[in-house]
Amino acid sequence: MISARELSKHFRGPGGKTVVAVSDLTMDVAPGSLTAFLGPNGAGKSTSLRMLTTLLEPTGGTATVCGHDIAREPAEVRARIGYIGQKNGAGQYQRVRDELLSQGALYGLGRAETRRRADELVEILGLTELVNQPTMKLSGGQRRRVDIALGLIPGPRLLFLDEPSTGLDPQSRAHLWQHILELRERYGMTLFLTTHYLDEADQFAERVMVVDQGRIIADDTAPRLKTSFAGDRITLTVDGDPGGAVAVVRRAAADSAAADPEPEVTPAGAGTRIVVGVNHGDRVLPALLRELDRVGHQVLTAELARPTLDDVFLNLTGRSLREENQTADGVPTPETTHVGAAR
Ligand SMILES: Nc1ncnc2c1ncn2[C@@H]1O[C@H](COP(=O)(O)OP(=O)(O)OP(=O)(O)O)[C@@H](O)[C@H]1O
Repeated sequence: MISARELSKHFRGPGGKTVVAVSDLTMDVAPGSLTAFLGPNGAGKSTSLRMLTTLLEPTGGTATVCGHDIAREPAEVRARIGYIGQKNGAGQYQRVRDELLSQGALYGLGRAETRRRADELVEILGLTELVNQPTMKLSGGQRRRVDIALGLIPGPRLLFLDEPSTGLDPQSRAHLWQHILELRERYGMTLFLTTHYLDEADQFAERVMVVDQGRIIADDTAPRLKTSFAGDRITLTVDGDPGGAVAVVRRAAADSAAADPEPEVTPAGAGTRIVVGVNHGDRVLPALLRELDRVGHQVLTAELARPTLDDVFLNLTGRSLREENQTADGVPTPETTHVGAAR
């Protein structure tokens, strides 16, 4: 559906300096998939999307989208895709329904076909009560849904969404996602979206491409990224002399092929806290507790933390994506609440 080879984009920045917004973007995206482009502000996500949607000419490299070359056949590409940018596309004064009908006319759809499609989208996107409202009177979440309906009027096979839920409150975000997933189910569309919300990428995308400073630095399913780039973490507090317990923990971590099996040992109240990174913590922890019990160490508390996509980003870049977003937006990203969730 998308095939990009060494796509790059350079801009002239302040003082004539070259800004490398995207560097050597190479990827293949399968039909029907939901891919998230995850990265901090300024990572190059929007620029990549704007090149793939033919809105921006690449500095180098090639790409085909829906089987057509973005540079040589932009009209063919545009006829097959939908693109929902960061800024609201919906006008201010038109009513929602008129806006949708104008969009159909713009794409050359017949009146009957446009009406059928508008009615269907209004229903799926929960806009029925709002069709006679001018878009300027809608909330942020409602406007975003109108934007999505506008993007879907021509019936694209591939939909690009640039940060669909940025700026929405958690409830509106959840609502929007419910609609996006329903649309996908109904039309079997391929979805390619950018986000800097870790939880969205983790929960909804089948494939997560982590982008930083214009490059893809990791590309896999969220569970595999977490296993490959950030292990589980076990925290125990033990009573009495911790020497023997630390040795048992070190051995268990080494047996799990942990990248760093050396435990961190710190005093914790009357006991000692032992923290270690392991692989397959769900299996290691019970065996570890049994072994500590067998050799006579009293464990006061035990905790297993599964990694988040933020841990992945931290391990890959040495920086926290959550903190980066907080600095850039002034708004903290929501907590990652779906860590290790089964899919
Ligand atoms: N028209 C432009 N002229 C100069 N520099 C630009 C232009 N557009 C983007 N950039 C720069 O390119 C880099 C990538 O920007 P881009 O908007 O693609 O990032 P992003 O990952 O989408 O960020 P955000 O999450 O904030 O939307 C940034 O350093 C940005 O300042």
